[in-house]
Amino acid sequence: MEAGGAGEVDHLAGERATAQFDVDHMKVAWAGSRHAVDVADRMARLVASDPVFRKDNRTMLPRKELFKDTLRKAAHAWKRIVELRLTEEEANLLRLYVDQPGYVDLHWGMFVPAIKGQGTEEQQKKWLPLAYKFQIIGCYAQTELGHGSNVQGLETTATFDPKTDEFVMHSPTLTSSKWWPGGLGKASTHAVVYARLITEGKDYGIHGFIVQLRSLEDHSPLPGVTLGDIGGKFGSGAYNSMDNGVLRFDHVRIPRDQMLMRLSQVTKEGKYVHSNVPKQLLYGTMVFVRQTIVADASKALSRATCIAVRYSAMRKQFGPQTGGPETQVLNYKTQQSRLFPLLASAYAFRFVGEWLKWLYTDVTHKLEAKDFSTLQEAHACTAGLKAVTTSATADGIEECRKLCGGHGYLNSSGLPELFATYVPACTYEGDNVVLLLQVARILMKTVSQLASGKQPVGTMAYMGNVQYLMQCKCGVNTAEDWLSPAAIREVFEARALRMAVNCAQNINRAPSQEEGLYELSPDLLEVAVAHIQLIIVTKFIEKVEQDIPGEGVKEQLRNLCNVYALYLVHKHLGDFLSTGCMTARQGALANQQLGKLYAQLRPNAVALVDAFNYTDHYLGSVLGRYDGNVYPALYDEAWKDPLNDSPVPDGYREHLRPLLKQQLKLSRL
Ligand SMILES: CC/C=C\C/C=C\C/C=C\C/C=C\C=C\C(=O)SCCNC(=O)CCNC(=O)[C@H](O)C(C)(C)COP(=O)(O)OP(=O)(O)OC[C@H]1O[C@@H](n2cnc3c(N)ncnc32)[C@H](O)[C@@H]1OP(=O)(O)O
Ligand SMILES: Cc1cc2nc3c(=O)[nH]c(=O)nc-3n(C[C@H](O)[C@H](O)[C@H](O)COP(=O)(O)OP(=O)(O)OC[C@H]3O[C@@H](n4cnc5c(N)ncnc54)[C@H](O)[C@@H]3O)c2cc1C
Repeated sequence: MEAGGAGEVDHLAGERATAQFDVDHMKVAWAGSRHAVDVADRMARLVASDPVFRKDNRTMLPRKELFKDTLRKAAHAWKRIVELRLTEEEANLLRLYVDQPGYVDLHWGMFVPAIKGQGTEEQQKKWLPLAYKFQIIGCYAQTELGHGSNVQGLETTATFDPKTDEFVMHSPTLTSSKWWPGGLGKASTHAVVYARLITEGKDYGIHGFIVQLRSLEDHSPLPGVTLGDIGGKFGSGAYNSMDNGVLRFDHVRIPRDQMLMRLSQVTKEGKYVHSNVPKQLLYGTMVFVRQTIVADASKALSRATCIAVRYSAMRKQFGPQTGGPETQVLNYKTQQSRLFPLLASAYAFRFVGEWLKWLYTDVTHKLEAKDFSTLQEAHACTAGLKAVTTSATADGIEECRKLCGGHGYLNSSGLPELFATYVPACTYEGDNVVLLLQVARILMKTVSQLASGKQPVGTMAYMGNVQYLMQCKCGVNTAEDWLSPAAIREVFEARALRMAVNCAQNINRAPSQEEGLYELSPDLLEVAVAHIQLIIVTKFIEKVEQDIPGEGVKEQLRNLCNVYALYLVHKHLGDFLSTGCMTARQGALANQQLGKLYAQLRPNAVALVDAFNYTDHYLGSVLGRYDGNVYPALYDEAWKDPLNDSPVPDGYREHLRPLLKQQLKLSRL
């Protein structure tokens, strides 16, 4: 059943009637524009109405069948994209709503962007049309068995042979085996492979190469190429639809022009030439994908909260001591204090993701004009926001599972699979700890430059206000004072800066900078988190300050923004107190205000998740059904399990019957 379909009984109608805002306009605020709502709606319904895209049986499929099902869906999606002449925007949305991780994600999400970002115009002309028409399938082969985070430590070699004008790709050790790339195991014909470039006997470090892996005739691995899947992964269904792979090269030769040569080149004679650009541009594809991962965090968290809010509104437990109907669990203050901050976070991540997309586009234009000044800002924001939003989302999905009680643990709730599919986001595209340490290093550098009068820019500009922020006192006197965006912004800025400065001072006391960074790395993580949370809060405040049409929409977003900010104050109160940014009393007032905000949010909760405009197909959850008619659906779903195919289970004759007979004999003794 789909959102708002005709002829349904809406068990959540009462909840929808209490909304104090125009849901249709909130859909626009969430999606970004009326056009975005319409096109997403069209694509979601197209997928939901196509039986090939059915996914309710996914967690019951053995891996081989699941993988074949993924191939079938990908091929069918492509067929529909071509038949319907979908635009790039429509095609991306269609793939999103198919909602099954597979090789196409890496083909479009990493292989194509790597060639676009690191290939010369000539290379793009040659390879992109093949990729766009799916005449080749590509993946992104960077991580190895021995090294993932430490990219400079990769071991695969690409040694130039001037005699044949070729590179020789080789995996010299077991640990140099490529390990993890999605789509590599079974589907890809090509890969962008990252390897150490060796020419004229010198190692020039990591570079990208386009390598054909499989025959375009019969898909068998090419000579010298060993390929396979790395095995089953966490959870049922989930990321097991993806063929994460292993790859080894035994002296495989590729033409010289398959080195991605936009940033550096090797001449026919074997001379290495590096263009006058920062080396870090090699990491450009990762920066691009980290930015998309932030947008995806809001999608995953909004799905989980949509399920938990709708279910909490229909689920009833206990009741007043005086008798009468049982209480909707959503009315319990504890349920609200666990769930509403997650709902607010989903909105916060949506808006910061929107801003990050803008930043990424802006930086890309600057890079094209050879202005590299904002590269560090792009790295810090994408790395930090990727880390903070994915960690909070993974934790949030698990919390939503618990918020749904026992039924949340059933696969049919959709939450176990959502969690299992989502949780590797904390690891891929950069382990979150490793990424936060990158942010912290940049913050430490910025603090050290303050003394020389260098003014920080972009999201670090607030650090330039060091004199004021190091000594300012929070002016909050009443709970309502916490509704002031200026007050919120100031305490978040003061907390982030004071933590950074304190940490920098502690590092300076260490025998060396390196030792200090090493010893204080747990503190550095917290410094980075404080800075990134400031960015999220600031971008939410800025969003709410914009013109937002629709009755009550702005008010709801303001509430959500305040919930997000004050929830963080409550959660990290230790930071705010220990840095002297506020008093314990002000902390208590923040919590008091938070309780009031939850009460204001309560009548709007179901409508706020309706604004995500998700179909029941995309949600994939019996508990999150739009109509709230959960119990019959749960009951029906149970009977679909293959274990219920027969009333007497397989194995009864061999293992249950003899046992039961033996007990019978014993009892007769
Ligand atoms: C699939 C896509 C489709 C849709 C997306 C949606 C969902 C995703 C779905 C599935 C996931 C599928 C695929 C997953 C793919 C992968 O995981 S690919 C592999 C990703 N690997 C990593 O992320 C590795 C993490 N490691 C690194 O990034 C780096 O090695 C490092 C940790 C940053 C350290 O690098 P290095 O040792 O070289 O650097 P430092 O010495 O620490 O720093 C040197 C200077 O460079 C600056 N720097 C570092 N990185 C960047 C960057 N990316 N951009 C710009 N600048 C960078 C750093 O700040 C230092 O600067 P300096 O101090 O001024 O010298
Ligand atoms: C589902 C999935 C899909 C993937 N897809 C791809 C793909 O398509 N292509 C590809 O190339 N790769 C892919 N990867 C690999 C992924 O990018 C790496 O796993 C990731 O970058 C983490 O690296 P690692 O595995 O080496 O972790 P490690 O670095 O070994 O991390 C292990 C632990 O060490 C800690 N640690 C590491 N370094 C430091 C440090 N300097 N300071 C403090 N702590 C540290 C980490 O925090 C972590 O706790 C994928 C991974 C997964 C799980």
